[in-house]
Amino acid sequence: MPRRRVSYYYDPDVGAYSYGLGHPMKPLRMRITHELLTAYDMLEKMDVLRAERATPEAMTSFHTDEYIHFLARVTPDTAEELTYNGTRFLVGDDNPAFEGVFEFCSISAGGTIAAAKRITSGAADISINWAGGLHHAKKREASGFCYINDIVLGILELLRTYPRVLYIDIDCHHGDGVEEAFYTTDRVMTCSFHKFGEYFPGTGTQEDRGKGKGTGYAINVPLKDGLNDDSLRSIYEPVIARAVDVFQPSVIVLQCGADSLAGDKLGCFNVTMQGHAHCVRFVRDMNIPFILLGGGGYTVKNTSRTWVYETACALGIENDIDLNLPWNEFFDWFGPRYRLEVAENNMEDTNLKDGSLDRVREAALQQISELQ
Ligand SMILES: CN1CC(C(=O)N[C@@H](CCCCCC(O)(O)c2ccon2)c2nc(-c3ccccc3F)c[nH]2)C1
Ligand SMILES: [Ca+2]
Ligand SMILES: [Zn+2]
Repeated sequence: MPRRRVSYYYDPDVGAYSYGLGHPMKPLRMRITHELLTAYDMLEKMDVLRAERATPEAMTSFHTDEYIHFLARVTPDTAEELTYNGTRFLVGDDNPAFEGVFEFCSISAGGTIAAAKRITSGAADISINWAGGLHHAKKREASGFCYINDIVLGILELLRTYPRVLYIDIDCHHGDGVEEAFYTTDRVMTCSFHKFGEYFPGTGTQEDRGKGKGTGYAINVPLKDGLNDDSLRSIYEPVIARAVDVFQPSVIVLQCGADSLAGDKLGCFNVTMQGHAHCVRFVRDMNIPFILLGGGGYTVKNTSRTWVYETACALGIENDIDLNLPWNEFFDWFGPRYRLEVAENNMEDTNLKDGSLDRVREAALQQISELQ
């Protein structure tokens, strides 16, 4: 197994931000991941970097000036007034104006922009930013716990050097913000696997394929409850292989949202850590430079376990690490087995009923083939 040059972005402040009581998004998970990577002695195998925080100017290469000007100044006390009673910029309970929200976003976006620059400079084969992957953020407003779309900003950075970027999204939710941003171009192929049907954000049907020059370059793989490892692999591998073969991307961006794992608080799939990580290994083994990003993931202990294991996959050492967790500051989070594993449960895989998985796979493969 060739060893790859891995750059890992982390800001020690990121774990201190909170979306507020009762909110499922926990920035602490990035700190737990970092402590576990430290305990596994993985940091010494990577370039560990702290990115410059993204400036408001950098953010306006995608977002509107008005939205960024708002986000840079909103506080819990001024939110009601500045959002016109929750009707603009931050809508609903999903996207609170929490303390330090703009700093949190500048750390997340700064990491992904730096990760992209690290790849285009040729200094790394793989860049990692577990604080990134906030795929729902829109040009002029927050959505689904995402305020600044670091992924769009990172892909715009990659497009300054590369002709074609493949975006893959294995978060349980549809990567709508990224798909929308690149919907009319053939330079970015977006490919999202997600639960579709009575589930946020509601978009991501297979009928949505792109527009104008972008027609055919938005791939949607809508899935049902209970998706297991075999089902995921049986659709992910052929679709990604065909996408890479036809589109010939210069670089890949992989959003590794961990809410597609079995037992996730907001998710509805039955994928194990091994099944989730196989998606990373499949991209790794293509020997195309890529960026690994975070995303959703609400059962925090399993999110951290999986991102640690996927970091090991990037390093090519996943077969050498001890699955008995090393002592770390958050050790008691991992009881009672204290293992590096996320097991499946007994959910039925409803994707296997009436051949829907086969039809979805065929439609996606046909769509990609038509681009040739
Ligand atoms: C008005 N309707 C209610 C809204 C709605 O159902 N929103 C989804 C949002 C789920 C966001 C998922 C984010 C993500 O995992 O995809 C992600 C986050 C970062 O990168 N990716 C949701 N909010 C919650 C939620 C929000 C606040 C408090 C408790 C909750 F359960 C759960 N699921 C719409
Ligand atoms: Ca997805
Ligand atoms: Zn999600």
